[in-house]
Amino acid sequence: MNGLDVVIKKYFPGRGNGLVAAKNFKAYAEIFKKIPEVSVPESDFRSYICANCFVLAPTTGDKVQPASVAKIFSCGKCRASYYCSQQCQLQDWKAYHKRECKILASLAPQVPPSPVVLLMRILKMQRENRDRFFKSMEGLMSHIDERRKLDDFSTLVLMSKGAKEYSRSALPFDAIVEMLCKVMTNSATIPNPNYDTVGLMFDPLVSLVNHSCDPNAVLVFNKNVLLLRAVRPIKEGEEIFISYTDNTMPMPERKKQLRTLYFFDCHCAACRPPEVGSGPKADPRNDFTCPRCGTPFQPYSMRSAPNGVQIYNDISACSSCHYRFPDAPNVVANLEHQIASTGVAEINRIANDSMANGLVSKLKQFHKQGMIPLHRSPFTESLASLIPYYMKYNDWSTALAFIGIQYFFQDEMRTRQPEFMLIRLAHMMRFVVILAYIINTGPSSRLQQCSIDFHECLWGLVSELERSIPLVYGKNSTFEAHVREKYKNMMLAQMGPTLARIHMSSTLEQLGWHKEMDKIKAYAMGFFIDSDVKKFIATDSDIMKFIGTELLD
Ligand SMILES: C[S@@+](CC[C@H](N)C(=O)[O-])C[C@H]1O[C@@H](n2cnc3c(N)ncnc32)[C@H](O)[C@@H]1O
Repeated sequence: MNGLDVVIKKYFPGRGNGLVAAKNFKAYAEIFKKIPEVSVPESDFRSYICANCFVLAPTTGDKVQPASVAKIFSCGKCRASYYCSQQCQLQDWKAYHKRECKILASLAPQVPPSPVVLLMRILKMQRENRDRFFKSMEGLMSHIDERRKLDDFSTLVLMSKGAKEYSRSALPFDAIVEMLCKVMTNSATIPNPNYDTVGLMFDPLVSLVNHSCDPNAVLVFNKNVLLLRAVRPIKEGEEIFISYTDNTMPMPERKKQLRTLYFFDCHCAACRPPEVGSGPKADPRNDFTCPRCGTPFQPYSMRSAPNGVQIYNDISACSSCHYRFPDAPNVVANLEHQIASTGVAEINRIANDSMANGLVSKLKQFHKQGMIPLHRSPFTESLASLIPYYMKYNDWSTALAFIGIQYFFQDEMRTRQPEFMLIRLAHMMRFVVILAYIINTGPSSRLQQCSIDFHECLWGLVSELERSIPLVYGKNSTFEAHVREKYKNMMLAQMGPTLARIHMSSTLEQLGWHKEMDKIKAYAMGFFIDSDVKKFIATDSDIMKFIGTELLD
């Protein structure tokens, strides 16, 4: 399970070392699986996962919990590390906890940030002379020179001081700071099925995988085992890439994140400016659209001013129908400015309905204007904030309208491999919860007019989840078990045995699932554009108008 026989380390000018495939991999094939050298729970999630095997315990986010989730208990001394069994507690005690327990107890109720705990463990391995591990760390990038110039470098110095003190490492301080910089550059977050970051892991082999915004592989976790999986065929000798960011974001946002967190400019095919005349389907993640004819236009053709500053080329009219855009000449800069001022970040701190309503009306206004596609920011981030808000306050009908937009008009369109968009699976689970609550509490009068069979929709979504999860996580993952217990049992209980039996013996086509889901799609569209639900029929051309751009090939 060490992965070394199927990948080869290779140097690539401009991006350093990377991993290439040592054999052909089919789409969806496992490239390798391994337990990372070091992994630690994220401070906020310590009481929700086993610190040794990372099995999930109930989280408080959703109100519906599986019947049999792992029962975890805390270490009696520090009360900061949790375990699912005495065996896990013993293993962790021997491996790390006997040295960390006193430190964690003395800091309680605070817990050091996860990179510090990770570094403490690495320093401990160094004290134990784990030469192989340290050799593999030697050549990794730290970007220490770039980090020194940043305001928050002093925080890294403080964190290194803490780690040195706690681990009693004899390494020179500068070496420890550099090691922390390596941890920051090379560690990966561990998400749970709801896509919360529950842990941080570091593994010198996995660290070698470089980034692409159109990756050929994805990194997933099943408890404490990481799995590198091909998302399309990879030929022997081809470099393996994962995405370090949410690769469904538009290019400037991806670029900004990669520069800030990883200190490089991405030049992958998805980041290169489109060739002149490359046609309207270049990359829907980036495009704005002509409000008159719907032709996408690339806002990111940049040119360098004489002082070296990158500026947008003026885009004043649609290349297809020659409609002059409002606010020309620099329509893109104007739109970016409007996007930045929607106050999307504020929504995370929503205190009342008027803020939520304010954001929704701003989004509707943007949509009416017709230049920003729905699957682009600010729509994506706004819905990500609004949906939990409406769920929290039990406004399930509004939550359904927005999860419908997210599911039908954003997630499906933002990536070439929607089934490998891990956050889409988390969104589907949320969709299931919203449907379950609507079944329990009854639909609003507006929703009643749509005569949707909610049981049907619920059944199909859970079936889709069951089909998608093994594609990504492999068979018998904890994620699959989680869905089976939490969602399937909930669904079966809601349907009762007779209805459940009918559903189990039919395909989704036979049941007419897609037709029912189309009703939710129409409801979501109608809700968003304030159309009369009764009259509203979502034809293909309505949908195209609503989306504002063309689908991916
Ligand atoms: C996790 S490491 C990947 C391994 C790294 N190439 C090495 O030699 O150690 C991340 C760093 O690799 C570099 N990198 C990764 N993907 C890149 C890309 N597509 N283009 C340029 N540099 C990249 C960046 O410097 C980034 O901070």
